[in-house]
Amino acid sequence: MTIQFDNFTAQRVVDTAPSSPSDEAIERALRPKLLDEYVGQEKIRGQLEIFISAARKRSEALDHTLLFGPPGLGKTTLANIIAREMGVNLRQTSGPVLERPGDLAALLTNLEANDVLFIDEIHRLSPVVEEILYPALEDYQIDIMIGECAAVRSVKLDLQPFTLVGATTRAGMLTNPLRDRFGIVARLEFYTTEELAKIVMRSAALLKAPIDASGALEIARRARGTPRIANRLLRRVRDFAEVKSNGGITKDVADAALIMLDVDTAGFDVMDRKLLEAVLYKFNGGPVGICNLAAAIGEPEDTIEDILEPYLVQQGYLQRSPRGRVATASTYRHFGQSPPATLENLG
Ligand SMILES: Nc1ncnc2c1ncn2[C@@H]1O[C@H](COP(=O)(O)OP(=O)(O)OP(=O)(O)O)[C@@H](O)[C@H]1O
Ligand SMILES: [Mg+2]
Repeated sequence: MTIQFDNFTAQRVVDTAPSSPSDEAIERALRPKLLDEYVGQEKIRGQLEIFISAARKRSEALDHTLLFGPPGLGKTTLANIIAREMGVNLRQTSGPVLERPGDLAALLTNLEANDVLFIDEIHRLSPVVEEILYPALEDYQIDIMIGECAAVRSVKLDLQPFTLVGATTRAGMLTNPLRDRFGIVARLEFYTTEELAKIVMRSAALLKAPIDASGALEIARRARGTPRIANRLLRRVRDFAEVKSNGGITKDVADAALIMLDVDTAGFDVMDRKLLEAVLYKFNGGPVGICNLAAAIGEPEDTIEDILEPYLVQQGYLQRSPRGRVATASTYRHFGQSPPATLENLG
């Protein structure tokens, strides 16, 4: 996502999406490759460890796995880890790329036994492509049409057993028949500050950036619970440290860099503050419907729902109610206001 300023375009430093090709290259380099290196998400990791070792013992494909959660929490990373731990190939594609049933059929028929097919943004599969997927997932078979006009007939093709790993930021947008076909459904959670600090320390070592524990903690605290942001902040702070101090990242250096980057003490940037301030000041604390909120801050509704809101809601700075978005007591306090008496009692 880019933010439009008056006369230049800047990347949002706490953006959850990877931005430039160089960003992506660094992401790949920092990506953990084995389950043991994957920090946090204890529950998912524990489950996968068992399921993967059981599947390997039986020389079977792992059950189809759905990974869902906000951007940057490690879905693609986990898909890669699954393939590696299973000792199989990973074929990667995404919902919007698979336009025609033939695109998916070609991928499926080329899979080797127990391979992983990773479909990112699986909620954006077109219905005709999804139809092909059902029998493939259930019976490792696909029905394809061959011939023309009156001579057209359907032929069943057998596939090798495989694992579909689907990733989505929106589990709610999956159709029921598709969701029901996943044996393992894993919801990724935002990371704790301690987990993010571990990730920052690991990434700093890979980048050969000198850092101390307090510096890592300061970056972690302001990374919106998201490894991708933690890694990006680390790189920006490292630049700052190299230019403004002796290169070492301490708490003070991290703090000064993050202030310069306009990331506040809660990890909120201009966009987060714009949203919260709109709820507070333009809509009097809410409730305000998503549609009005989107118009007020000039961002699409899905950006608000997928990228901005989840962390704010999880941190208790925004509530979703049937009548719309509502500010909480924490929101008022964050902006130096005293909360209205009705909210005060709720904390
Ligand atoms: N558990 C983790 N431990 C260490 N690093 C992680 C972890 N999860 C993610 N990362 C880091 O965060 C970066 C982003 O992760 P990833 O690309 O897997 O996110 P994603 O959930 O696929 O995001 P998107 O929804 O945008 O596709 C990776 O490059 C990786 O370095
Ligand atoms: Mg991804």
